Amino acid sequence: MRRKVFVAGHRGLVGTATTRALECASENYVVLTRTHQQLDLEDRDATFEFFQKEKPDFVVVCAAKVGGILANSQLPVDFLHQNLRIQLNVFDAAYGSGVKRMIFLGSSCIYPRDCPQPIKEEYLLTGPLEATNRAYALAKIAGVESCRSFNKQYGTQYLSLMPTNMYGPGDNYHPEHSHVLPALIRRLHAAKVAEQPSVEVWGSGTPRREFMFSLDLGFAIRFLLGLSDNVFSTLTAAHVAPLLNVGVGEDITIRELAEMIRFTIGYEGELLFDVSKPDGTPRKLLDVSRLHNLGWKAQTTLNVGLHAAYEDYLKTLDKEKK
Ligand SMILES: NC(=O)C1=CN([C@@H]2O[C@H](COP(=O)(O)OP(=O)(O)OC[C@H]3O[C@@H](n4cnc5c(N)ncnc54)[C@H](OP(=O)(O)O)[C@@H]3O)[C@@H](O)[C@H]2O)C=CC1
Ligand SMILES: C[C@H]1O[C@H](OP(=O)(O)OP(=O)(O)OC[C@H]2O[C@@H](n3cnc4c(=O)[nH]c(N)nc43)[C@H](O)[C@@H]2O)[C@@H](O)[C@@H](O)C1=O
Repeated sequence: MRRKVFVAGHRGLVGTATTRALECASENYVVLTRTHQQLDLEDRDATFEFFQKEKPDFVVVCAAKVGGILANSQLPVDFLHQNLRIQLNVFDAAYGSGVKRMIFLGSSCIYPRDCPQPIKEEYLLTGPLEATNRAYALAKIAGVESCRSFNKQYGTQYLSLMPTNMYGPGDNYHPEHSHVLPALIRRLHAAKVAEQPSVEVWGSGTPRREFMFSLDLGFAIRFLLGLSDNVFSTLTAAHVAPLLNVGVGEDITIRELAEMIRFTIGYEGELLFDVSKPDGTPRKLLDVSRLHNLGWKAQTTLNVGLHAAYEDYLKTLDKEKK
């Protein structure tokens, strides 16, 4: 039987990848989508009406207010309230329309700031949060708690994935509000074209991050949705924390990332580190052994993924010119 899967936020980075992965298995899944304009998930009545009419079997919640370190520090109300509203509406409407299996996107940045490394799922809520994304983290932690509570009270199969920093086709290349990888692709490309002698990189360059290609996350989501009830329910049973880390298992410094991007783009100028900008969490490397034990591993190396991401950026520029 083909399952009807609502991918909320299908035009974003993770939603694009999830939709592509599910569409590669069209014998098993029919993908249901709505743009933000067609369905504002902050609108409770519209969200309920949509779920009652469409009655999806599965839901993947990729719709969220998302941004890099600066956007998170400058717009905490937006990150807290928009995400809480989307989550409350989607969880209630999904449960109300009989959705049994849901994948909610959490994030590695919602673990305590100074966690032991690599970060295991059980470290959630064991220490203070990183100040730059505290509001966003609290909204996401509420989403994780919604999964746990629905599973406990109603026997649903709602699972929170905890992905590491993502990048890939359809990324947000905003000069200030994006994440580091698309921001540096944009800035280094512009510097190459303008033959600038140097480029600014925020912070000290010493924080470590783990980067995963978005299509790998899309395939991880497809893998998880394809698990049997027996296996999936071990991840969402009433007595377990419904969390699963998704990452590549290796991290690099921001300086190393900037050097790799410089090489990918072919920019020969200097990198200047602006320490007046925040570093954020010093390190957030995920322990991905639970996911590996289920039988899934990321496939794309950072080097290969960076070339694909740069190609995507060049296509985005071409589209902007037309
Ligand atoms: N990017 C990353 O590095 C990571 C992301 N995640 C998580 O993955 C999920 C997806 O992130 P990502 O793909 O990067 O985010 P994007 O910003 O790329 O995409 C978010 C999508 O959600 C849509 N959206 C936002 N608000 C609403 C709304 N009220 N109603 C309907 N649609 C809405 C956006 O539409 P529009 O653009 O039209 O507003 C957009 O299509 C998030 O939960 C995020 O926390 C987790 C770890 C890392
Ligand atoms: C995915 C995750 O993303 C955010 O957390 P973050 O990992 O700190 O994300 P970031 O990609 O913005 O920065 C990573 C590092 O890189 C440095 N850095 C250098 N130069 C640029 C730069 O030009 N832009 C940005 N954004 N960062 C830069 C920057 O100073 C920092 O040290 C959270 O909001 C959180 O909510 C979340 O979900």
